[in-house]
This record gives sequence, C-alpha cells and structure tokens, in this order.
Amino acid sequence: MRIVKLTKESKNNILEGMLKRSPNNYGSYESVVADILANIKENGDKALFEYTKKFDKFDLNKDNIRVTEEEIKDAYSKVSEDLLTVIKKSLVNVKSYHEKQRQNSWFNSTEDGTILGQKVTPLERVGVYVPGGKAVYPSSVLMNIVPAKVAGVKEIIMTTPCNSEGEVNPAVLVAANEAGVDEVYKVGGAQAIGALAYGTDSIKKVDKIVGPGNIYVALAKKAVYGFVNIDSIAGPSEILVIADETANPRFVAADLLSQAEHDELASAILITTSEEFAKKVSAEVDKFVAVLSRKEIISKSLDNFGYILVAENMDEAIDAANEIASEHLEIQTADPFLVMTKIKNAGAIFLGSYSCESLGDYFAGPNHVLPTNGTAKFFSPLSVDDFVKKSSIIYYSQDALKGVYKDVAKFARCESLTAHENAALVRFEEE
Ligand SMILES: NC(=O)c1ccc[n+]([C@@H]2O[C@H](COP(=O)([O-])OP(=O)(O)OC[C@H]3O[C@@H](n4cnc5c(N)ncnc54)[C@H](O)[C@@H]3O)[C@@H](O)[C@H]2O)c1
Ligand SMILES: N[C@H](CO)Cc1c[nH]c[nH+]1
Ligand SMILES: [Zn+2]
Repeated sequence: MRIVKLTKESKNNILEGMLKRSPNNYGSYESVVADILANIKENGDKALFEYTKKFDKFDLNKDNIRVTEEEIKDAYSKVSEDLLTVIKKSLVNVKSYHEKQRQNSWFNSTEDGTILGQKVTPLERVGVYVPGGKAVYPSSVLMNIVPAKVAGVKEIIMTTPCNSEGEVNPAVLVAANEAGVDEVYKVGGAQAIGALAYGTDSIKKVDKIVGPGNIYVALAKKAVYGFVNIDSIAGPSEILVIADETANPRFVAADLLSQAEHDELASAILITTSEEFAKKVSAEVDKFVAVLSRKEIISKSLDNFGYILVAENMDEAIDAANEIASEHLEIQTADPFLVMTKIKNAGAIFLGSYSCESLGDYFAGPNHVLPTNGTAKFFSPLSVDDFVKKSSIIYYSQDALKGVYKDVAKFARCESLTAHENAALVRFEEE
C-alpha cells in the first residue's frame, strides 16, 4: 500500500477522490434507472418480468415471483447445521442489541390538566432489499429485518434477485425466515425498488425501503424518495484504522483488507503515528493479498482508495479521521477508549486489537448498515428508529387554554392569520 505523509494537502486529495465514489456522482446511470422506474410505474408486473428476464435471465411470472413455503423448506435442507447455528447465534445478538434501541411513547401531564407527549407507531409495511448480484449477504438480511421486527412493523417484504433457475440463495432464505420475514419476492435491481415504491399486481406498495445494493439500486432508492421513505444511500464500503506502534501490524493489515475485498471502489485507510509501523503493515498487506481469494478486487480497491498515512501525532490522526468520517473506524492504540472520546464522526467504532470489523459485520449485534462517503457527519447506523414514526400529543383542558388563549391569538395576529386567531378566541367569546 502506498505510504503518504499526512498533510493538509494529502488529506484533501484523498477526501476529494473518495467523494467521487458517492452514488451522487453517477450521472450516466441515472437515466437508465429513471427509464426502469418509469416503465415499472406505468406497466407494473409486465415491466418487472421483462427486466428480470433481461438482467437476471429468469422467466418470472405472477405464479413464480413469490418464494413459497416449499422453497423455504428446501433452503433449510441446503444449509448446514453449523451455519444455521451461527445464523441463530448472530440473530440473538442482533436482536438483543436492537431491543435496547426501542423507544416508548411518553405522556407528560401538569397540574393545570395539560398533557403533552409523543406517540410512537411502527411503520405498517416495509420493503427490505437484499443484494444478490455478485455476492450473497445473509448477514445483511438479519441487519435489515431484525430492527424492523423489533420496532413492530406489521408486514416485512423482502426482494432479492434470483439466479437463472429462479432460485434464491438458501442461506439468504433461511436467514430471512429466522428473522421473521413475511413475504419474499424474486426480483432485484432498480425494478425491485420501483415495484416496492409504486406497487404492482404482484407486489404491494410499501411505506419505506431499506437495504443496500449496487449503483442501480442506490440510484433507484434516491429517485423514489418521497413516494416512500428510504433508509439511506449505501455507498461502497470503507474502513479507517487509527493505530500506533503498540498495535499488531498483521491484525491491522487483515482488517484493512476485509473491507477492500467488498468492491473495487471500497476504501481502506490506515492513519498511524509511526513510520516504522506503516512499513510493517504494508508488508503484511502484500503477504495477505497474495493468498486471498478476491485479490483482484482488493488490489484495485487499494490502488484506487487505499492509503497508509503517517501523522505527526495522535491529535493530527484523530482530526483527519473526523474529517474523513469513515463508515467503520478501528482504534488500535495504547488507550483506544481515550481516543474514542475525541471521535466525532464515524459510523461504527471498533476498540482495541480484538474488535475486528468483521465481528461487527456478522456477529456482535450493532447494525452493519452504516453511513458511507463522509455522511457519518450527519447520518447514523440503521436502527429501530428507522422503522417507527412519532406523533406529537397535545391535550389542554378548558382551564389550561384559558390561561394562554390570548397569547395564541396575539401570535396568530402577528402572522396575519386571523382564522388561527379566531380559533383561540371563539372558545372564550363570552368573556
Ligand atoms: N453497506 C452494506 O451494508 C452492504 C451490505 C452488503 C452489500 N453491500 C453492497 O451492495 C452491492 C451489491 O451489489 P450486487 O451487484 O452484488 O447486487 P444487487 O442485488 O444490488 O444488484 C443486482 C441487480 O442489478 C441489476 N443490474 C445488473 N446489471 C444491470 C444493468 N446493466 N442495468 C440495469 N440493472 C442491472 C439486476 O437487476 C440485478 O438483479 C455491493 O456494492 C456491496 O458492496 C453493502
Ligand atoms: N461491511 C459491509 C458494509 O460495509 C457489510 C457486510 C456484509 N457482509 C460482510 N460485510
Ligand atoms: Zn464487510
């Protein structure tokens, strides 16, 4: 990996390059996606079936679009006992973490009879997109369905591409069933997002679409925002490691590569305070890349967006990490908890030498759907909050309103909204 001194200029160049990976910068795909969405909106199932034939090479129709009970049973027979046990263990962890996020409605009353509050209501029907093009992601199935389930969503609809035989990956189906999915449809890409957003004869419209996907999926989600809600636009994976000379260079190298292997556009960055350590990590990276199965993707990712930055001191390293605002941040330093207190921007923070990023992807419990492309400055991980909405509750008794109605009327008059003013005054017109 290239080793660069951390300066204002090198940091700005890196940031500029990384932002180019954002789905906001893929103009040429936008018109393809717009055409697909318009066609789905106008022609529903017919368009859905045509695109599935074109992109996924399967003859979809209204009788085979939905995954059946038999197909789910068959999936269980294809998943090993060992894997099923791991999926179940991971599910327990993910569920228990997300249960702590659950918010309750609250009501606050005062002596004059006023009651103010917030009523929390789960969304009715949510669509979960599970990618299935280049790789399969049963872990993402859990990460998207579990928070919806914990929030109390009534109907959870999953869509995922099938292969040319019309089969969905068995581990994906088993994970979905274990997590409590209600319906699964064999459609992928922008057409799946269109179907979930507008509804077709086979797939009923949802209230919100969540889940990662490729550029077609990401741009389609962006385009349907407003017809439905969406979680966020997930860009290519990212890892940033802050490490000092006390860290293990082999561990750090392994973790950088774990995200580089996702995508040629993935980004893996180490910021260290030791040049000696930088060289050691670079050597370990070379050794691993030579033997890892996705070496081509990894090499491209490292050439494009891989850096080892050498900082003057820890404060400089922390400032740069806050500016990059990485999806995943690992802190492998003498006192990771102290460094963590100074971190403002990161999707998920992994502390110490034994909290590898892949632990978070698969098992620890926190959600692995995280803000990318610097959006950790203002976005949060996918959570139970994404699957509820809140209504404000206001109750004033006659006495309570009597105490303030003139203030309300005065404020309304200042905005020249006399009907508003009247609504307050009319209740006490005899006075
Ligand atoms: N952030 C996360 O949590 C997370 C988790 C898992 C995966 N991911 C990301 O999700 C992405 C998955 O992408 P994928 O491609 O493997 O699966 P995908 O399911 O997102 O995309 C496959 C679909 O793309 C459509 N498509 C393919 N070529 C097309 C074309 N030329 N025109 C129009 N549509 C076309 C097809 O309909 C196909 O069904 C990866 O970038 C991966 O890194 C992110
Ligand atoms: N690290 C990915 C999000 O950037 C999620 C994932 C799923 N499977 C493995 N990893
Ligand atoms: Zn990952």
